[in-house]
Amino acid sequence: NIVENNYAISIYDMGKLISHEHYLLNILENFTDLLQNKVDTIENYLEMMNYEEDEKPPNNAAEYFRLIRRLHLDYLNWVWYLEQQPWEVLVAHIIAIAPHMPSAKDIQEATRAIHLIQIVYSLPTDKMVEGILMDVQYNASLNPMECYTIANELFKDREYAAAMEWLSSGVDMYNAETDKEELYTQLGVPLSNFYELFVKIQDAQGGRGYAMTELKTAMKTWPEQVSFRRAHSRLKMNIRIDKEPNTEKARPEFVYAHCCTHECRPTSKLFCLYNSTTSSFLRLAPLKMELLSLDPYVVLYHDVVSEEDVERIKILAQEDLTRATTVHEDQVLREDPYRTTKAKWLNDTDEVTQRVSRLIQDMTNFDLSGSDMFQVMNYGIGGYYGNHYDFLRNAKSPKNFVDRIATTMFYLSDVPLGGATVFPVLKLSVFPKKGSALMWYNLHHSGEGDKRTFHSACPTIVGSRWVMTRWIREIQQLFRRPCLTQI
Ligand SMILES: O=C(O)CCC(=O)C(=O)O
Ligand SMILES: [Fe+2]
Repeated sequence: NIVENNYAISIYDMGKLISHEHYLLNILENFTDLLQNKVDTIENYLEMMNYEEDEKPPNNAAEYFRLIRRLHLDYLNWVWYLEQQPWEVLVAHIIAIAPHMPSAKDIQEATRAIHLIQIVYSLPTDKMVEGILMDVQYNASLNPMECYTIANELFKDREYAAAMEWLSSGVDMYNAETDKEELYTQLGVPLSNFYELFVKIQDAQGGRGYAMTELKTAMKTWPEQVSFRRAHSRLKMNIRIDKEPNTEKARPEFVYAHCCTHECRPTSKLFCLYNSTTSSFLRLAPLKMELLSLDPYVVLYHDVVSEEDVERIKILAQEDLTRATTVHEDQVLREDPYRTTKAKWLNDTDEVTQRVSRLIQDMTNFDLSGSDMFQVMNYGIGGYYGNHYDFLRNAKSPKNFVDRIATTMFYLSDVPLGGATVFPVLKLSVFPKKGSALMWYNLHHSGEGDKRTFHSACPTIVGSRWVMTRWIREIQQLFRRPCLTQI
């Protein structure tokens, strides 16, 4: 019974894996203890026997008696002892947690995340291998097995050039650590795997001459390896029929890198002020607000949610986060490779969400009745949300007033590296700051979606990114939206 845990798309959920790993290591430690006990017992026996090759044969009655006794009884007991495997129960423990382990899909998504981070933030492979992310050294260097897995997944995604870089970094390290070869082989990554993958990548890219040379060397080194012989036949056939290499990318490239690395502001003429006017309450407690764009209207509110409320919201959401979906062309909600985050909907029944709702009304003067619930999100490894609009393209007639007139988005965590919210058309980006909130209008006055509000979340490199959004519906706001210059 395989459970789809979708670990790779939520840093919070991945916390559970840390305890699974401790559990597994504990089992392995118990195993070494049990094994050590056996070794000690056997060594004791050998010592007691004081066994030496050149020992004199027995020559008296007592010694012959002992020999008879030992070989009548001890040898059977040793058979029994060697057959006993007290670690079988440990194996059962490991199998019992198997459904909670990450799946092949997690590997795929985690690898795609690493690759996306590389592209968006221009991180060279050799630096990432050393654990250097955006010029900062992290405790994150990667070993040859990890490089191999990344290369293999990128190969499947037809990202051949990137796959080759990871593969060669992996081989170089493997060759430098010959003492680990047995361990890596035991863990399923013998050196021959690297050669096999090299051949596959070169073949797919059309570098068949290289592939053949390398394959011939590999066949000499591992003459008994059947997979090489199979690869050899396949390669010879591809050369003979001159098969076209397939270099088409499995996934389109990602676009908007610049504003993910630099804070982009559309104009320096805008300003910060205290908002004390949208509601009468604000006369007593004005909100710190930064105007980011007038048209479309985008504002950033600083320090509007307290530390305690932020933590409380996360606690309300964190235990049943599920994979976020998006509305597709056919109006069906589906899993989306361009949205790697988990989410939980929260309604207004809790004191803290009620408080935030009042805050939104103060910030926007909008009426929240009939608006969507809060959506709390926790992003995953390199978690991101590709370019999208928040208005609903299926609200075909702008006259039905059901569309999302505005979005309010609260940052529930700081993100030490990466994770900006970007509006590529406006050339605007906002870096998360715990307790601040971003608000923008999605619609023109006509009710038509404003395409300039195209936006996305850049991949997170360091930290666990939490945000909460609330979309406000249009219909309740007929008499509330401030009148701007044109309709
Ligand atoms: O996480 C972000 O910065 C953007 C989230 C977003 O655009 C959305 O949930 O609609
Ligand atoms: Fe959005």
